Amino acid sequence: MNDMNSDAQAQVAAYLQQHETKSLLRFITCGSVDDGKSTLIGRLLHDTRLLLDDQVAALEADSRRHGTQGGDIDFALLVDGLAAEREQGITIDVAYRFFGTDKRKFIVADCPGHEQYTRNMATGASTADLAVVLVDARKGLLTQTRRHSYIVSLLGIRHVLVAVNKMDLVGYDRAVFDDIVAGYRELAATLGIPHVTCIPLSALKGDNMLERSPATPWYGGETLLEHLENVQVDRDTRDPGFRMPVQWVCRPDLDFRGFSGTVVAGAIAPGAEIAVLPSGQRSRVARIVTADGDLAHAGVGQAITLTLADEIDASRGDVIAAASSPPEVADQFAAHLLWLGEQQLLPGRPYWLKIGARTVGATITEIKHKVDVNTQEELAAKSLELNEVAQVNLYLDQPVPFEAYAENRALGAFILIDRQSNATVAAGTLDFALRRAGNIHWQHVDVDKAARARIKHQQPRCLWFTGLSGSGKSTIANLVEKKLLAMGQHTYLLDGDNVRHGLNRDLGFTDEDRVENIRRVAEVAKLMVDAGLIVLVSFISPFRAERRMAREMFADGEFLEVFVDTPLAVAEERDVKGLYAKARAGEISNFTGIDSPYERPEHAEVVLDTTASRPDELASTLVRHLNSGV
Ligand SMILES: Nc1ncnc2c1ncn2[C@@H]1O[C@H](COP(=O)(O)OS(=O)(=O)O)[C@@H](OP(=O)(O)O)[C@H]1O
Ligand SMILES: Nc1ncnc2c1ncn2[C@@H]1O[C@H](COP(=O)(O)OP(=O)(O)O)[C@@H](O)[C@H]1O
Repeated sequence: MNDMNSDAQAQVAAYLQQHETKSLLRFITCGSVDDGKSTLIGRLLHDTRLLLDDQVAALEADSRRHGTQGGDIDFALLVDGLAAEREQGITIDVAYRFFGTDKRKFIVADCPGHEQYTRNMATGASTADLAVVLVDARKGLLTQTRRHSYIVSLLGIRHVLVAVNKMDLVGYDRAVFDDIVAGYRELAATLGIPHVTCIPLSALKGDNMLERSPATPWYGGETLLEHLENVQVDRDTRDPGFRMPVQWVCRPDLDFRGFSGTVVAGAIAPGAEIAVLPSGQRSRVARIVTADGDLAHAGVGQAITLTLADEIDASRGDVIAAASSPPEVADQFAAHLLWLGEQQLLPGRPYWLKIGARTVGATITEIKHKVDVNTQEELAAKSLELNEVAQVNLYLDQPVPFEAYAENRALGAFILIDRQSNATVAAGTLDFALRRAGNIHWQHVDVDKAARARIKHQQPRCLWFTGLSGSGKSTIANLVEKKLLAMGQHTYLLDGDNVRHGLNRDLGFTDEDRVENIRRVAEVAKLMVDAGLIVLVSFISPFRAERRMAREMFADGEFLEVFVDTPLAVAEERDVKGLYAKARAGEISNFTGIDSPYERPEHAEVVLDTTASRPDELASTLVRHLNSGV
């Protein structure tokens, strides 16, 4: 969620510098496609007269060409920048805009209202102090209003301004406004949003935007701009102490080693005692270096380079923190997730997790429940679909310094990234560490894999057979094991059908169960390889992600993916167990190749074409491959 691109970051920095002395309000706008959000921002920008003259001229020309407001200026065009978006009539990305008045400066993240663009909203919301939630007076509170408000509360925004827009279209009817206010206050109470202000307005006509409107004499509150200028946001009340995630280690020559990053909490001065996490090494700050010379102190939002009194190892992603109050370090968490992937979330599947400047491997170990964003009801779930929100348990492959999101957004927000496509598939917030991690330690054992392998006179391996049902995995694996046994080798064959009778008898054939099936058998295979055996695993293992997970559990060269390549038509023709016929007849569902996918391997070490050679020949090919020491 801290994913502002560097262009945007540079713009923000330049803007902040310009208006350094004024207080800053960061806010987001959320609303449905037609609520008039773009018009509202456009008018704010225009009426605060900070638009450049040539921008106004261009806008007037554009309004005549594309506008929907007759000859008048179409303020939405100011915001809906791109032609493609105009054609769709929706804004599709977060746009950061800057404006100011005599009293305050503002950064507004304009978040699109379309269903599938919740991700952008989460991006904008993660740095905002206040959310402007637009409600169309004619429509009242919509599913979208509830969803956005839920995300607003999830991301820790404590101030909501409910802009009840298009009051002109309901005759400035006070009863309509009061109804919406009552409904929203109820919603805010269930979500725990403490500060709610509701304003009746017409962004198009300008009512209650900058000046009190004569059309709403019954409304005695602030105008939109007054509220934005005056609201006191209660951010930064808790100071957890100094924190700076290391963005990069600056080492121009042997004499200088600096750690660069942006201060996300607290303040720092030369001489201050710091700890580097996760290692926990301590030192003192020697200098605070910037492009404009050394500083005597630095605070939140400043980009600095620290040099330390001692030679200490810190790398990108580490956190430098006040030694007296360092953040916790953990590898298991309770967290909230907003799922943004087109493909569903599957517990047990490995993802990348990016927190601050650090990227580590992560799996969701359990979905505690998902949340119906309309009712806040907690529902049981085995997987998550696009835009669903859930409370989950999370396991990382290495400990990271963190803080609960509620305490410190910078060290408590993360994103999940798909390992194959590198797409962002979730935005999340850390709630707390699960203590288990600290209490379970690796037990040291003296007899190791090498020793066990030595007395068996063999190199332990995992031969991972993958392919459709009926492709020939079991037949070939069985022959290979016999050949190895005859050569005096110590083996074990783990076959899907057999393991599913015991260890995995609780699992079926849904995607999530198959992920868990493969995770468990990969763990068992790993133990057996550790015991010094040559393990043959014969499972359909239809997904690339889990085969890759299995591969990554083994040392280099230990894992061999063996693709038993048989076209679906051939496997179906064989139909050894009569299962294809049943699947075609609709008696079995989720059958691989029929109504459940099989993702062909792309980098298998060995490919066995069962339409070209007999089982025995294929088994010999594989044994030869093994013995060739590849
Ligand atoms: N719906 C469905 N889809 C696929 N396979 C099914 C299904 N239902 C039962 N079977 C039988 O289960 C065997 C596959 O189990 P696996 O553990 O290898 O499957 S998976 O790796 O979890 O996908 C598979 O065995 P093989 O034919 O040896 O592959 C089938 O006999
Ligand atoms: N070249 C071949 N390699 C492997 N199996 C073959 C081949 N040609 C025919 N078959 C037949 O295909 C069937 C494969 O079944 P099986 O080994 O149980 O597959 P899987 O374990 O992949 O489900 C067996 O009946 C086997 O005799």
